[in-house]
Amino acid sequence: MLENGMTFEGTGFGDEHDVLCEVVFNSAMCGYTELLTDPSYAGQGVVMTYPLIGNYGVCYDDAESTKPWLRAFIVHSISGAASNFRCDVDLNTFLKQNGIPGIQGLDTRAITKILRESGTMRGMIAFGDSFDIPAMKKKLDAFTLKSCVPVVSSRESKVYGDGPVKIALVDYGVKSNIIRSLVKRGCTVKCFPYDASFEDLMSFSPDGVMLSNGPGDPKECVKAISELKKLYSYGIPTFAICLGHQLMALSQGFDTYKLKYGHRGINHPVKDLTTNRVYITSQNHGFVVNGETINPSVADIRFISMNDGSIEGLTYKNGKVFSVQFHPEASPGPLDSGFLFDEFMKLIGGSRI
Ligand SMILES: NC(=O)CC[C@H](N)C(=O)O
Repeated sequence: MLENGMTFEGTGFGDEHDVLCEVVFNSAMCGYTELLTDPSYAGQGVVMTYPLIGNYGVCYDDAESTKPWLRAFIVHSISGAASNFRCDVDLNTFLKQNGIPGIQGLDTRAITKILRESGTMRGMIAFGDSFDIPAMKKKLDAFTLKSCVPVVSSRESKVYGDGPVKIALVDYGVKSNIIRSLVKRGCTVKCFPYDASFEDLMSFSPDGVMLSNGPGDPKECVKAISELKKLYSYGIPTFAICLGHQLMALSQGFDTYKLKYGHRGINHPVKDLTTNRVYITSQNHGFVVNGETINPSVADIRFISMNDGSIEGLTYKNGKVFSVQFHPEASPGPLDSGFLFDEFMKLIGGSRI
């Protein structure tokens, strides 16, 4: 059931239990393992526009975190066969083991058209043979999605890699490939929880700071925003991705707003205004920085979406901070914008490539 009262019937899979969620769509044709384990989907029910999902099973090495975080998986049809030599487990079993419900047999492209028309909606998935529709609607109307950042951010201060460049990473719900991308470039990455203070980060004496992706409305991360204000004034090389990008913008007094239906897919074109080159990027965001609120004496717009002109990246005037709304770490998606990690290394002055 969508919050506008429309209902759709399908067949359950995974761990069948009733859930309330925010319903969003993703247009990727592959990469569902990375998507399922991307912590930024916490609280959301993800509708896949591509009709066949699960045909290559789930390979644990492809996971972007320790488990799937989304609230429900909504597909047209889940493959009965998991055909890949790397496959560890089939998709249905993977979701079952991790407590995530799924529904298949829906016209997910029709649902996507509805979401594009009405905007992102809340939804409820219920399992059974008969349904109390008014009771479901009541539950759905009463539901609000609270920030999942505290849930997905790790409290363990893990360290990855042993390279010479020290990076303090703030984990708002980090995807593993951000960490891998840094380790590969000669970094030692220490992870800090979402509510780490500026002083906590500096106690590691980092050469640079990485601000991760993460779920939900950036404005709910009040503490992070005030800590980033201090970080910006201090002026240490900082690279921010997605939620991190939004939080840095908020810390400088810029505003964010919710897009009608978000950007979720692996073929989103963005233009680099400094070179006029267009990159095909991986994206997963519902919120965006409001271009009209950017103070030109604080930051320049570097990247814009070729689909709707929205802000996709900023370069800050202190010469130390840059940020992107899209995912240079890909996983899933094209590696076109991976060079931004090299730019970060250059900014630090510690490139070991
Ligand atoms: N992938 C992300 O970091 C998403 C950022 C934020 N939760 C949004 O939806 O816009």
